[in-house]
Amino acid sequence: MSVPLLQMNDGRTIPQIGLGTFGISTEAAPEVIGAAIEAGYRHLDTAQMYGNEAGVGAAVTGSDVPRDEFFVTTKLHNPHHRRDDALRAFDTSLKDLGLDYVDLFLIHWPLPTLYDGDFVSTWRTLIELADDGRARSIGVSNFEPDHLDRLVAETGVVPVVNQVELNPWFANRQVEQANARHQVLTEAWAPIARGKVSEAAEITAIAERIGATPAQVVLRWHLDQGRIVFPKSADPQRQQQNLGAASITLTDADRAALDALDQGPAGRQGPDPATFDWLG
Ligand SMILES: NC(=O)C1=CN([C@@H]2O[C@H](COP(=O)(O)OP(=O)(O)OC[C@H]3O[C@@H](n4cnc5c(N)ncnc54)[C@H](OP(=O)(O)O)[C@@H]3O)[C@@H](O)[C@H]2O)C=CC1
Ligand SMILES: O=C(O)C(=O)[C@@H](O)[C@H](O)C(=O)CO
Repeated sequence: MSVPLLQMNDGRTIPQIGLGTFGISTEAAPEVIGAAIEAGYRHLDTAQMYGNEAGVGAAVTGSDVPRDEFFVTTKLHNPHHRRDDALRAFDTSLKDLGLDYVDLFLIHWPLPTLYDGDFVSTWRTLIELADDGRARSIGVSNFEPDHLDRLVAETGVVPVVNQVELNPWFANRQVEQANARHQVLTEAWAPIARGKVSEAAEITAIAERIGATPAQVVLRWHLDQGRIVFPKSADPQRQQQNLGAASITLTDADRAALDALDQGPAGRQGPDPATFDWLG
């Protein structure tokens, strides 16, 4: 199965479909992620917060696929925004992953109500990690337009991606527009709304008409709009189906039907980045 590569604003490329790993334990990871690698996944999304970097890394280093064919993302956990903490946490990530670099390192949450709202200093630490090459690319997650504007204005270094909640019920349009304005790629987390896609009549009708699964329909809707997706599945059959979204086709009317499901902020399933202050 061939997965498209997208070009990031630092010149590197990223596979447009990956595997989300939130909720996959370190113990389960080698088998679950091993099946995904077998199916063709090369892009893996983890985080310090998920407590599974050792398992994700073991799946990578234990496979027959060369390291440079993988694209591994991890994210800075919320208690570690201060420079020394962030550097230490990054070292621990590499050690746990068993890798000497990650392809992408993200600030997981901006935490505008903590650390005096100073996520710009945290970004400067990520810039150091990019400069020393151990984070090949750097980006952010859950950044609102004003957060992104501040980073760019105060450092001149533009994140390659902004990973945000985005699915048909929460289209997050203002954030996606801000990303586009800064040439930041949008990564959609909870891209299939944590399985809710299978229950929506508007989506199942399209899926039945074209002989696809509801998740494939929604993933194709994302891909058509240039987003990066990493649906999480621990099930080998669903992993394969999700990857198969790359080879189905939607009509303009199908995409419009999905666009019409947007409920604005009421459709959000996760926390609001403007107030999220969980340190873990
Ligand atoms: N930056 C951030 O703040 C956040 C990042 N993330 C990242 O995004 C990834 C994806 O988001 P996530 O919250 O996991 O939600 P998803 O939208 O990926 O949904 C995952 C759920 O859908 C089920 N599922 C998977 N495939 C199918 C299918 N084809 N049909 C029906 N159900 C399916 C899974 O069950 P099963 O495993 O049984 O298949 C699981 O319960 C995370 O794993 C994580 O890597 C997530 C949240 C926040
Ligand atoms: O999964 C993630 O990456 C998250 O950041 C979320 O789990 C988030 O921390 C959350 O939903 C907390 O309730």
